[in-house]
Amino acid sequence: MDSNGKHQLNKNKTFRQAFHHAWDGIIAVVKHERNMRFHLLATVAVIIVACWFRLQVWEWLWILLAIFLVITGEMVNTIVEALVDMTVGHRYHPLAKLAKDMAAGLVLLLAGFAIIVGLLIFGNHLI
Ligand SMILES: Nc1ncnc2c1ncn2[C@@H]1O[C@H](COP(=O)(O)OP(=O)(O)OP(=O)(O)O)[C@@H](O)[C@H]1O
Repeated sequence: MDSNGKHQLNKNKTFRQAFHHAWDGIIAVVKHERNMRFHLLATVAVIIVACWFRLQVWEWLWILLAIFLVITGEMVNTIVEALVDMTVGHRYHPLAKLAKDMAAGLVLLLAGFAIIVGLLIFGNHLI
């Protein structure tokens, strides 16, 4: 706890406490990141289509891998943005630009991977 006794600054003492903070992190990224809400909406759409096509287990595995990569990539992007903003605030810094652009590039690459997986698997079912 901090000096006000309101905020925790020491290490988690129980698994429950650690889980609670991890869950807070997931809720925060969904609340604050518009892109994450878009990814979640796309995830629901993909899962509905995947159920419709009655995918096989190996196909589900590729789809789930793509979904989790994009979502975790967006989380990493959000973490980088928060750390950069905390460090430089609203000042321009070339390294801040580099870090944020690279983190955004990571999400773009992972989204590209997800699109390729989707085209291969759903395309195969369509033809
Ligand atoms: N402090 C800074 N110094 C230099 N360039 C910055 C700085 N903050 C932002 N930028 C530039 O502005 C761009 C957009 O910044 P922002 O923080 O909105 O990230 P974003 O990737 O657009 O966010 P989101 O993922 O929410 O769309 C960055 O990719 C970077 O090029």
